[in-house]
Formats: sequence, C-alpha cells, structure tokens
Amino acid sequence: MTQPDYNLDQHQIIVPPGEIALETKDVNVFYGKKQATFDTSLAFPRFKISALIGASGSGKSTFLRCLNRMNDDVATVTGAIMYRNVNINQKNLNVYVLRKNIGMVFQHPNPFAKTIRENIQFALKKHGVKDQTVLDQRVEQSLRAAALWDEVKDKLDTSALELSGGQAQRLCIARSIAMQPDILLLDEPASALDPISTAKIEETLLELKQKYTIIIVTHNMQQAARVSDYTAFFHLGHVMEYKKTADIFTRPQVKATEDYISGNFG
Ligand SMILES: Nc1ncnc2c1ncn2[C@@H]1O[C@H](COP(=O)(O)OP(=O)(O)OP(=O)(O)O)[C@@H](O)[C@H]1O
Repeated sequence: MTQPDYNLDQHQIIVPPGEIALETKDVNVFYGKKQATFDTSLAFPRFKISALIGASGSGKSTFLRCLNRMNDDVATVTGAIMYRNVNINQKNLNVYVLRKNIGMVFQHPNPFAKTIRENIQFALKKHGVKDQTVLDQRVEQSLRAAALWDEVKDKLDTSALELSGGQAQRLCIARSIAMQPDILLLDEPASALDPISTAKIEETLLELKQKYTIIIVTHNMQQAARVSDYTAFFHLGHVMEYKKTADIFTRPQVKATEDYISGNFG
C-alpha cells in the first residue's frame, strides 16, 4: 500500500498534566549517517501507560531504547533525556544504575537458563542484596505483581525454560520489577504471544501502572487503545501526534495519524 507524503512539520504534541517521570528534548538517533528519529520531544507522565505506535521502521524501538541507553553501542544519540533532573543522555553516566531505575522487557521472552527463583534473584544479588529473607520476599512480591505467583509458587526451583511463552514473558516482567524500578520500558512484549497470554500481560500492565510509569512499544493499535493513557504516533522517525489515547483514536488531528489508525497504511 503506497502512503502519501505527509508534511512532517505538521504535528501535534501535548505535554500531559501532572508529574512527568521522563522527558526527552530534541532526541535524534543516527545509525552511522542514517538518521532514524528526528527531534523527538515527549514527556511521559508518572504512573501512566504511554504507548508508542507506528508502522514498521518508524523508529519506535529505536526511540524506546534511548530511554535506558540501550543504543550506546549501535547508534549516536543527541539531545537530552531528563530523568530526576539529570540528563541521562550524557557521557560518564552509570548506565548500570540507570537500568536499575529504568528497566526493560523485550519482544521475545528471554529468561536465563536458570531456575525461576534464580531468574528473579540474579540481578538483586549482583546489586549486593545478600539477605535471604529479602531475596525470598522479592521473589514472591515480583511474581505476584507480574500475576505469575499462583502458577509457579510450587515450582520455583525448576528451570525457567520450562515455562510457556506467556509465563516466560511475565517472568521477565517480574525480573524487572524485582529491581524496584521507577519506569518500565516494554518493546512489543506481547507480539510473540497467543491472545490469552496477551490478555494476561495487558491485565498485568494495568495493575502495574499503580506503582510504575510504563512506556510500551506496540504494533497493535487495539492493544494501545486498551491499555494506554497516552499515545505517540511515530511516522518515518517523526512523532506526528501525542496526546491522550482516547483523543488520538477518536479525534486524530493530523492526517498521517488518521490514515494510520484507520488502516490506510502500515
Ligand atoms: N541496529 C541498527 N542499525 C542500523 N539501522 C537500524 C538499526 N536498528 C534500526 N535501524 C533502522 O532504523 C529505523 C527505525 O527502526 P526501528 O526498529 O526503531 O523501527 P520500529 O518502528 O521499532 O519498527 P518495528 O515495529 O518493525 O520494530 C529503520 O529504518 C531501521 O532499519
């Protein structure tokens, strides 16, 4: 399906009311000479779910990965990313500590080849948590938060590789939560899952937003509409529209957004 040329300068981006957990200012990403995102300035509200949508190759994942410095080895990122009054897009930042505060869950569940318990405790131990009571508490708390506890509580010492895809993805969410992050980044967390597992992940996200700020990349517009409070529509590396999800889906103001959500391209 060919897509029309849109005026990329005609965009509509709001700043959500209330506390902002993370804010980007004119973020540009370059893979060598190729520019993948352009002057992205978005403010993500605390304890809300923000969805990044757009066609394949529009720059959603590239942008998301900037938010906890996952592009460091592959791309050049310019602009500012403000988190707790610090520009986290600066040299000399301790990326290890940053990722404790801003966790990430990937498209394909990637549990370690260890037991379920060890999957949760691994990073905690690396960060110096030694107290066994604390470690056990974190295992239960995070598995409960990720809606997995009831399914695995009797087999915590079996291999995580025996879990179903949906359970493994919830384990990956639990593993991120165990570090007690502030912000969770999710890159198409349900795209490899069946509809029932997808529904479980969505329910989990809605629970999690009471305690975490969530930013999720999704191909699935229905999913964005179901779970998110705010939505940003990416097109050719530009954010064309960012506002309340209900508004973007019912009253898109930018032609590119309207065409995308009505299925005219992508
Ligand atoms: N490691 C990389 N090296 C070079 N170019 C890349 C790399 N990763 C992504 N790109 C390019 O950057 C652009 C944006 O890609 P990105 O993966 O961010 O898009 P996306 O919207 O997340 O797409 P999808 O929904 O298919 O994952 C594309 O043109 C892609 O080919």
